[in-house]
Amino acid sequence: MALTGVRVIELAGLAPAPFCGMILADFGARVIRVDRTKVSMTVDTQARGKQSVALNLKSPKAVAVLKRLCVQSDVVLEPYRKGVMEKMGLGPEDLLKDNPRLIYARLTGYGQSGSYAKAAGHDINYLALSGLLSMLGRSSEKPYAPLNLVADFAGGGLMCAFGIVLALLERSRSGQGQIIDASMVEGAAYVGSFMWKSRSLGLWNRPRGENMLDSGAPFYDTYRTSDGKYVAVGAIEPQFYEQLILGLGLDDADLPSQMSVSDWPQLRQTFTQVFATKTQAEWGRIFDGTDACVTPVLSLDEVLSHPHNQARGSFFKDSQGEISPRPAPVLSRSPAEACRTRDPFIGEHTRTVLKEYGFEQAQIEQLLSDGIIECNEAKARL
Ligand SMILES: C[C@H](CCC[C@H](C)C(=O)SCCNC(=O)CCNC(=O)[C@H](O)C(C)(C)COP(=O)(O)OP(=O)(O)OC[C@H]1O[C@@H](n2cnc3c(N)ncnc32)[C@H](O)[C@@H]1OP(=O)(O)O)[C@H]1CC[C@H]2[C@@H]3[C@H](O)C[C@@H]4C[C@H](O)CC[C@]4(C)[C@H]3C[C@H](O)[C@]12C
Repeated sequence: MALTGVRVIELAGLAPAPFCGMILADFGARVIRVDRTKVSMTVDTQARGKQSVALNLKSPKAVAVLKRLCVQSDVVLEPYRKGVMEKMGLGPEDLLKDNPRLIYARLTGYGQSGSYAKAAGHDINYLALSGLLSMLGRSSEKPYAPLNLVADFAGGGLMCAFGIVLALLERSRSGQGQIIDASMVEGAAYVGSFMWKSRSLGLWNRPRGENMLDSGAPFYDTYRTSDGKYVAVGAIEPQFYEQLILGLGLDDADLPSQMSVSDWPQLRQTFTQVFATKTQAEWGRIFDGTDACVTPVLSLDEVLSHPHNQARGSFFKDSQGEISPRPAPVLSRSPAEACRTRDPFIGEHTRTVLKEYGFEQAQIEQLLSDGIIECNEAKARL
């Protein structure tokens, strides 16, 4: 796989960093997650393919252990607010001194500088500061965050993984590591560059929820079907819109013009009434195979059995019977291979990893008895 041989130390975080680590593991990297000790359960639900080492980093001896792991690794990924790693003696200066080839990825909400750098926050806060949240929401409703997708994952974990791969590529020429300052505010905004760069097209010059792509246009929206499900309509171009009208059994001559914005509410009402007359499956039989840009709104469970997704293997069930999207994108010669066995227990691989990284048995036992590390391989055998 593309990242085979790359060794990553992921410090356990909440959601963005675990997603970044999962991406790297899916594409072949060896990802060792450093967990806290005395923690009963992990919140990392994106842990497939990772190993877990449990270290009490409040102890200088554990900091020394982590430093040794980082000397022999390519990437360290830290999910804490600004200054936390430095406080533990694990800042970039500490680690890059011992390993100048190390790629030090810092995934935060607000970045390593600025007045918010040390503030707590979550996806919605970063999305708000990015400017994008102000554009999300239906007309006359308050802005809403689309799950924690945009800042945590698109602008956070994924953007950080992108930065790590860029730094790995650059290191192949320079031989040097570097620091990645991945701010979720900036990552989210960068993902949303189109919103700024398309303003000249007049795409966003109306209030929130009244523009073509923000639920204002009736031909770019969702509609409830007679069985209580929904379909998504994205018939933007006139030639596709024409097929939508045909499929709905309407006559274009009886309708206002597609781009007559003042008539959009009336057009939406007409579409709402017509879509409510048939089930989602019935509309699928009418629109599948056409360019009307109409698709079923599938649930997280329904995606697995949809013929298109099935034909591509876009989703899979792991050994625990859990559905997951397959890694994207698909590389023709070195595709990702998502691990399908269970996630690691906290500390399951502490002993194995420390042995591999050169710690003697006696050292490991001493660290264990001093409470510096936790070894839970036994749990894995239960
Ligand atoms: C995980 C579910 C989904 C969450 C998504 C949510 C919407 C997000 O946006 S996540 C993104 C959060 N932001 C960032 O990641 C940006 C960068 N990080 C930060 O800004 C901060 O880390 C922080 C604000 C996220 C958290 O701040 P905090 O003060 O807690 O920590 P830091 O300042 O960063 O310092 C870290 C400290 O930890 C020490 N440390 C680190 N490693 C070790 C170690 N190995 N050993 C010892 N010590 C270690 C380090 O030294 C620092 O210590 P100091 O502070 O002393 O310096 C979640 C959605 C719902 C959640 C569940 C719900 O809330 C109920 C339960 C609540 C319960 O309290 C926890 C379990 C829950 C089940 C909870 C679980 C999950 O959080 C959820 C499922």
